[in-house]
Amino acid sequence: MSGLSIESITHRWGAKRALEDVSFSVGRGEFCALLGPNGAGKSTLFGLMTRLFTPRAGAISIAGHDLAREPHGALRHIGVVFQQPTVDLDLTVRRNLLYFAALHGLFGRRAEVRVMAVLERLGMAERSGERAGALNGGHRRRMEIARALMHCPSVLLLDEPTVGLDAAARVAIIDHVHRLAADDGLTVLWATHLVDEIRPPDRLIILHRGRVLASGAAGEIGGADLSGRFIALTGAVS
Ligand SMILES: Nc1ncnc2c1ncn2[C@@H]1O[C@H](COP(=O)(O)OP(=O)(O)OP(=O)(O)O)[C@@H](O)[C@H]1O
Repeated sequence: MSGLSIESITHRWGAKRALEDVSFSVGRGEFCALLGPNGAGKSTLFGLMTRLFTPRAGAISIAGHDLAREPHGALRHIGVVFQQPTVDLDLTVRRNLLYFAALHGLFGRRAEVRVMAVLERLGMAERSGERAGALNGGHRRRMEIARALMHCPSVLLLDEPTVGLDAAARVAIIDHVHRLAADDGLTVLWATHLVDEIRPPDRLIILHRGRVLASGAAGEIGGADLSGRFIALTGAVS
C-alpha cells in the first residue's frame, strides 16, 4: 500500500493508556483528519509514526515499508510538521530550506531548484528572500510545510499545524494542503481538535482517550452537524 497504515497500535505511558488497539489506513491522495480533544492520543501517535518511540504492540507501515523492520525505508517517505514551530528566525526562508535540503543530501543547483519548487507549491516563492522572523504566523507555517516536502515524501503528517493562527491564515493553509493531496497524490494526516477544519469529503478518524470512536467520510459521520456529533461522541466542546 502506498499510503499510511496503522494496525492495532497500543501504547501506555506508565499505567496510563494513551492508545488502545488503534487501526486505520489512509490511501494515496487522501486528506485524513485525525480529530480528538486534548489528551486523545494524537501526539503520542505522531511520536510513534515518526519513531520518536516504538509501540509496545501493533504495526505501522509507510509507503509499504514496515516502520519497525525497515525504519529507513519508511522514514524517508514521511514529511512532518510538528505542533511547535521549528524555524530559524534569523535566516531567510530560502536559507532555512537550503539547510534542510543539505540534511537530505541535496546541494547546489538541485537544492535551489527544489527550494523554489516547494515554495511555489505553497504560494511562498516571492517571500524566499525574506527573513523568517519577519513573516506572519501563517506564512511561517507555510514555509514549514514547504520544508517538510523538500525530500519528496509521499506521506505528510501535520500535528495541529494551525494552532495560534487567525481564521484567514488557517483557511489558506487548509486549502494548500488539500491541493497537495488532490493534485500531487500526497497522503495527508492532519491532527486537529478543531471541527471547522474538516470538510465533508475528507476522511475522518475521531480519537478519544486513545480509542478510535469513528472512521469514514466526515460528511457521513457528521451529517449536517459534525460539531454536534463530535461533542456527542466525546463530550468535548471544540
Ligand atoms: N511523555 C508522556 N509521559 C506521560 N504521559 C504522557 C506523555 N505524553 C502524553 N501523555 C499522556 O498521554 C495521553 C495522550 O496525550 P497526547 O499528548 O498524545 O494527546 P493529544 O491528543 O496530542 O493532546 P493535545 O491536543 O493536548 O496535544 C494524555 O493523557 C497525556 O497526559
